[in-house]
Amino acid sequence: MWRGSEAYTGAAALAATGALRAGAGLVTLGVAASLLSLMQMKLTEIMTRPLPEIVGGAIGMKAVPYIDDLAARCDVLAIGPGLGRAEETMAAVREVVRNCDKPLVIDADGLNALVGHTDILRDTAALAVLTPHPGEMGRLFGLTPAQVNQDRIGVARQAAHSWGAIVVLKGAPTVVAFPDGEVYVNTSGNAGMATGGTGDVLTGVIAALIAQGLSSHDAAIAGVYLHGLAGDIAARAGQVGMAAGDVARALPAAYAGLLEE
Ligand SMILES: NC(=O)C1=CN([C@@H]2O[C@H](COP(=O)(O)OP(=O)(O)OC[C@H]3O[C@@H](n4cnc5c(N)ncnc54)[C@H](OP(=O)(O)O)[C@@H]3O)[C@@H](O)[C@H]2O)[C@@H](O)CC1
Ligand SMILES: Nc1ncnc2c1ncn2[C@@H]1O[C@H](COP(=O)(O)OP(=O)(O)O)[C@@H](O)[C@H]1O
Repeated sequence: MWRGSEAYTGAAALAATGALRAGAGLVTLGVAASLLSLMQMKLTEIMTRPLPEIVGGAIGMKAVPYIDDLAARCDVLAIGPGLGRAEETMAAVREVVRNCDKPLVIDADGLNALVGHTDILRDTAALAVLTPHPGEMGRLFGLTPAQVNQDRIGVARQAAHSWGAIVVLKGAPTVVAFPDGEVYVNTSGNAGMATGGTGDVLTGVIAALIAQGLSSHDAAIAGVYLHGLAGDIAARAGQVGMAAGDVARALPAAYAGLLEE
């Protein structure tokens, strides 16, 4: 997992925690060197790896060999939550995606780095799961969030087909689309999940399922459902005031419930 900017340390922590709570054995967070102590204080069970930075906790091209090395030793690489949008960070994301031959999960600013560069997804050896919200999807596709929401299934399908990637278009309901036209509409989840950071948790969940041996195809479908189920369990205490951390904490119960079904 790789993150950067000092403005969004919560996003990285939530993605890493989502991975851990969805069953990942070992999670390593690549983090700008100046933010290392802070992240170590926040996350006891997550391993951290310092990365060279440009400024303000943002990561640039010098970090690429370190991330490539980490990726080579992992089952899956998740990129994006909390990275920030510095120009050099965006270029570094593209270089890592180009170099990667492991399954990828790309979210948030990782998606912003692909605006105008989605051809990379076809060139790389890695099969990518992209998890845009309607704002990110709109930026990638030249649409407004409202236009995306007018035809969620159609837009997700078209994106998956033209990018050669698995597309998880988040929202109510979340749509999972595949390059061959296959499409799933998720049934779990609730409005209490419309709060900052729940999408970051989902990134970790999908990555964790891939790490446990699911194909990217199955991990995208099951991960979205599991994440929504955890949201439904968290909502038993009330949807108002529900927070992303509550969804992450409910993941073990959701996972156990799924195994029983
Ligand atoms: N605790 C932390 O550290 C957290 C840090 N985070 C990190 O913050 C960074 C920036 O990410 P971000 O998603 O906040 O901003 P951005 O990409 O500009 O998107 C906003 C645009 O998209 C639209 N839009 C969004 N959702 C929509 C929807 N459901 N339906 C429709 N439209 C929707 C929205 O539209 P509007 O609401 O304005 O109409 C606006 O246009 C990123 O690194 C992320 O990881 C967050 O994960 C939170 C927790
Ligand atoms: N009404 C709803 N029903 C089901 N799921 C929802 C609802 N509202 C939001 N969600 C889910 O919450 C998550 C929000 O993620 P995202 O938009 O990326 O927010 P953030 O970037 O703040 O984490 C997505 O998985 C989305 O599907």
